[in-house]
Amino acid sequence: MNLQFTIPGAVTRKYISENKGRGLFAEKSFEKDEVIFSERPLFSVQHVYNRSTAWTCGNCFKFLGSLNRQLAHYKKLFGIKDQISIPESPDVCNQQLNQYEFQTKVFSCFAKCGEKYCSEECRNLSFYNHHQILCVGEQTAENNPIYLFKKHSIETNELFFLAAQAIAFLICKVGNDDGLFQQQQQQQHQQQQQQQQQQNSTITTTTTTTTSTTNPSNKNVNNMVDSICKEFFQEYTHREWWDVRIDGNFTHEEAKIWSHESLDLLRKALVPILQSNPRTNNQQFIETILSMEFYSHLLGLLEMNDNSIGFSSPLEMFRKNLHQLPISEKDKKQCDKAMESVVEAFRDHHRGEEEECNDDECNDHNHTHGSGGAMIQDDDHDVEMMDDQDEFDDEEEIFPSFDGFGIFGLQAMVNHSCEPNVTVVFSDKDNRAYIKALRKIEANEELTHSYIDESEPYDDRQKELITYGFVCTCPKCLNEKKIISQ
Ligand SMILES: C[S@@+](CC[C@H](N)C(=O)[O-])C[C@H]1O[C@@H](n2cnc3c(N)ncnc32)[C@H](O)[C@@H]1O
Repeated sequence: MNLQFTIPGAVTRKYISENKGRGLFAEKSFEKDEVIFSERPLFSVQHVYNRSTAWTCGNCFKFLGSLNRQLAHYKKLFGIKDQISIPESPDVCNQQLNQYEFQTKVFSCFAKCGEKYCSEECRNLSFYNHHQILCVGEQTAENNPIYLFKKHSIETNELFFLAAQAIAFLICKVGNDDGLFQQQQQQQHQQQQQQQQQQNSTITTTTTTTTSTTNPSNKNVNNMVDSICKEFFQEYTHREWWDVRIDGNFTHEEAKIWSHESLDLLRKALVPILQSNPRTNNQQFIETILSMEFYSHLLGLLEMNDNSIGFSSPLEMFRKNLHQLPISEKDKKQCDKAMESVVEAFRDHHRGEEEECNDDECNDHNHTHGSGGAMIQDDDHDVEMMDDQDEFDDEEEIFPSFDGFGIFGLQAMVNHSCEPNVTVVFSDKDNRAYIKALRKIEANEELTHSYIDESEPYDDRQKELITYGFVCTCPKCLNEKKIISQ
């Protein structure tokens, strides 16, 4: 997986204590607002509830098409017939409009499953890394196990999607004739040569090398799987999922039952795929990555280390800023007209969502998952829903933001503080999370971000943090605890 926990000259991971584990430390001082590092997610998915209303790339999450293509997408979604579009080049100030305008092509998944991508590169990356295993194809039979697995995840908990992506990634790494495999082979080959030199024997070389090249589904694969799995599990905090679930809306027992159901479906879907490829048709491999021990710890690892990812729709930013743009009143009117019907449809949609939430006492697990670490947002956008959707003002969000979650290699090492010194900002432009200093940070200082809303009262904060398995002892908490106990 090529995990790295040091960026020379910027940050390094250090062990702190048994209680806190490891943390990430600055190697030099950073000024307020300075970017300390940035990274791409290892695995990431869009929240289920957000999939139809934020039309984004299935790999990098960039909003697809252009302002007008987004509008056309929503018009189709809501069955709106009008064809009015945003004027492509308002005469007065092209440049100003270009600030909001964007252009991506739209590529469909090779198997036409409905997934869309902003570039051929994104389509290939997604396919190569996991989608080839998890794609349901164009016409999915209702008894297709992948379809059933996805349906089950939607009905129970969407963390299963992220786990499936991680497992699919592993299968692709072992199953594809890729660099990792070759690297492993090379290493083994070198080791064998060294051993051979030591033993000063020429007998076994040819045989062993031939075996590892033509029959990878044996010791080679076992070693590789072992090293990939161990690397991931050694590097990140994990326990069985039902012991660390952060969402209080379901019970320990439910989490166990769902995990078993989910794994059964995944096994039905993946065992035939694994058996059909000589590289992955290896009993030990299959039994390892599709065992309950592996699955429950993988889910626990993802739950304890994932981050939310959110950023606004360019269409929403355009809508909010339209009236400040130095373009003619006529063009503004046409822009308003082009958006009008979709804005109304979204208002109804948001009202419906709000009512549904109230009816269910907001027990929707898919809606509420997004745990483990701080919210990743873009600079100028708050992804939280408004409290009262009936009172629309200038700040209301009409065109939904992208909302998802994922796991980031380095960020997962950043511990919590209620007085954080870094914040995380996701950029859809390059699919990277940027870790920025909230104040001046000295060399050797630990980087901390807030896993929760740190403006909440002391007791509420502790209640939330206990679900992450610790009591916070940051200066703010120690101070407030002292005041409360006086
Ligand atoms: C995202 S991981 C952070 C990296 C972790 N310390 C490690 O060694 O892998 C989150 C876990 O770190 C520990 N942790 C984070 N912040 C903490 C804090 N302020 N006090 C104690 N433990 C903390 C908790 O065990 C938590 O579940």
